[in-house]
Amino acid sequence: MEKILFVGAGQMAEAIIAGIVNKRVIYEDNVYVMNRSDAERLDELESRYGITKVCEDRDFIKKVDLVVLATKPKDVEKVMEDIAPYLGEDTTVLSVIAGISINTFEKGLGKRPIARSMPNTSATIGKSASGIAFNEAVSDRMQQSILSLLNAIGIVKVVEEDDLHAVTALSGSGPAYIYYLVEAMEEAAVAQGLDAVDARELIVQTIYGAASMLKKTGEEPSVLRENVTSPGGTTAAGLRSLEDHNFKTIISDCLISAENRSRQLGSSK
Ligand SMILES: NC(=O)C1=CN([C@@H]2O[C@H](COP(=O)(O)OP(=O)(O)OC[C@H]3O[C@@H](n4cnc5c(N)ncnc54)[C@H](O)[C@@H]3O)[C@@H](O)[C@H]2O)C=CC1
Ligand SMILES: O=C(O)[C@@H]1CCC=N1
Repeated sequence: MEKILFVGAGQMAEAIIAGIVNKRVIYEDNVYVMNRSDAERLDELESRYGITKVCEDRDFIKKVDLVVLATKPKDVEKVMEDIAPYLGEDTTVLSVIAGISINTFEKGLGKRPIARSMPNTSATIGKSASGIAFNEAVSDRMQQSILSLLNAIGIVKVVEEDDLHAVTALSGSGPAYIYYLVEAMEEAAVAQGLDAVDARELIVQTIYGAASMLKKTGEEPSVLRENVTSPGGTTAAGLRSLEDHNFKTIISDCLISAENRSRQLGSSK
């Protein structure tokens, strides 16, 4: 793949650009970005990553191999109108937009190679957990190129398109749940008398250590949990409180709500 153009220059576009440029999967000279109106934001990305902004020159879209759509779902109709006349016949489109189906893109952009993915913001540091589905027009070669882009920003799972709603709920939104957990743990620890800075460091290291244990040992989470839990000890007391508050139901409701919202975003288009 030679040239990539990002349409939409927000959080997610920057996370992916940072990941692929820092890992050198593609030279920054071959990465382009455009957005609706915010020239300052394009300048910022240009100077931060050495990529190139594309302002009014829509004809430039014809010259790229891959267009990455990274706008909000509500802007998708307008974006498709804006870019459709300028896409080359074989230009592949990769969406990172939550909820919007491949079928919607085929309707708005014509039958062409389309990939629909769901990365997360940890792409910034090469630690995204992404899902992706392709339509049948994406060549094996282009699939490999796109998978290597997503592998450069973390891990990627190829899934059935319908499962991308569940992936969005799980790993697309997932970082926010973990950050919320950190906020809750920190507030509670400070209320118990710990210094906020110490508490933050202890929490971050605890989450990092637990995630690394899961990854490095390959052990079941239930086994690792039991290893921490002495009979009649502190962990058992803490876990009992989580169970009393229906922790698993809370998590299940959280994922179902997010999945439903992803489906709604798609069906309102
Ligand atoms: N933020 C996240 O954690 C994740 C977001 N996503 C998806 O990524 C997409 C973007 O999200 P964010 O980066 O957070 O949003 P954002 O609001 O930070 O960025 C959206 C960008 O799109 C631009 N834009 C709007 N209309 C446009 C148009 N017609 N032409 C060109 N550019 C246009 C805006 O100027 C802005 O730069 C969303 O669809 C979201 O579902 C996916 C995975 C994770
Ligand atoms: O909240 C959202 O809609 C997007 C999709 C996944 C993460 N952020």
